[in-house]
Amino acid sequence: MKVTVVGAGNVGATCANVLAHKDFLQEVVLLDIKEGVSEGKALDMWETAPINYYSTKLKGITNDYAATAGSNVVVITSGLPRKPGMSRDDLISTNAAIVKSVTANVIKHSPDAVIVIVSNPLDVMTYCAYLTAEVDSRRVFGMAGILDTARYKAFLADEIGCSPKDIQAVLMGGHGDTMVPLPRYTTVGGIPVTELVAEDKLNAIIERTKKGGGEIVNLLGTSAWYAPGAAAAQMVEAICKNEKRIFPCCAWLTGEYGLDKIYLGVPVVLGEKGIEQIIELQLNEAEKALLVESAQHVREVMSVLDNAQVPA
Ligand SMILES: NC(=O)C1=CN([C@@H]2O[C@H](COP(=O)(O)OP(=O)(O)OC[C@H]3O[C@@H](n4cnc5c(N)ncnc54)[C@H](O)[C@@H]3O)[C@@H](O)[C@H]2O)C=CC1
Ligand SMILES: O=C([O-])CC(=O)C(=O)O
Repeated sequence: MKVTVVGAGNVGATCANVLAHKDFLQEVVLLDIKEGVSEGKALDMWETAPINYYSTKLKGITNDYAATAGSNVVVITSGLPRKPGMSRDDLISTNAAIVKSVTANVIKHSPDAVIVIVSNPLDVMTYCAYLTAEVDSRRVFGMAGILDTARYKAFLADEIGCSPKDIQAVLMGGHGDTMVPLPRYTTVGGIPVTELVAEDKLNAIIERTKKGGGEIVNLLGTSAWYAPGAAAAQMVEAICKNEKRIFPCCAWLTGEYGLDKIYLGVPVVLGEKGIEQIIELQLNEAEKALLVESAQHVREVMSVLDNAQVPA
């Protein structure tokens, strides 16, 4: 199995590094537009193989898509990250042009690849890649929900004083401040979270989760990479190993949850074909209203893309 990661910046390099350490792939190709960056990072990672005992070969490439040919999965992380004071949506015009040209190159050389988008604004960049790739939507989807639920679980683990391993949770909606963490679908070692965390504390954790990306941006001056890179790698693993894992992913909806023709975070079954099933939860009225509000926000950003003349 061969995986390409486009963008050898913070998230892309972390994703490639995590994938290599998992040691289930033959090759990871890391591609960037900046001369030497992917070559240098791939070489540095490869030099950890004898220390950390893995065999996955790493190859760094500057903008030569022929080297990505025949990839089973391609992760697209190329694009600008935000700085303090910016929203993810502010990145749209620059990143849409990048995602569009990268997707066209990727699909030309790996027409059967499953494509995982990471670039922001996530839901709309995934839509942009889907429009460009012109393949089945089950093969083009985005990473956000695993990251957002990981933040939610990490904050809950701190509050409860338990292992994050024991927390299960569902979070839906767009990858932004309107995301919808779902306490009704959150359990800790099988116990409903509401039996362990007081309502005010739970609400504070939900609010912190929604702004979790911004919290890191304010600390670092750029956005997160360890958790995003690990989250994208977890998706790649589920696809390559045909694991049928259930994850929240940014998927193309065609009527599910009453929403049509929109990319939005929903629980899915992930396997070798990409999104093999979209799971429809029986949301209550309050949860549905939050999801619709989130979808409305994503549609507003989608319309910016639809109305823009994004250069190839
Ligand atoms: N979906 C999510 O949950 C998350 C999304 N992100 C997004 O991921 C993207 C990458 O973030 P970072 O890695 O921190 O940024 P970064 O600046 O460290 O890396 C981006 C890389 O993309 C490369 N690049 C730019 N144009 C390219 C092109 N046409 N072809 C190939 N490579 C190109 C740059 O040279 C750079 O190395 C940003 O848009 C960020 O907002 C970041 C974290 C989480
Ligand atoms: O906050 C950002 O800009 C990057 C991102 O999507 C995240 O870390 O959730």
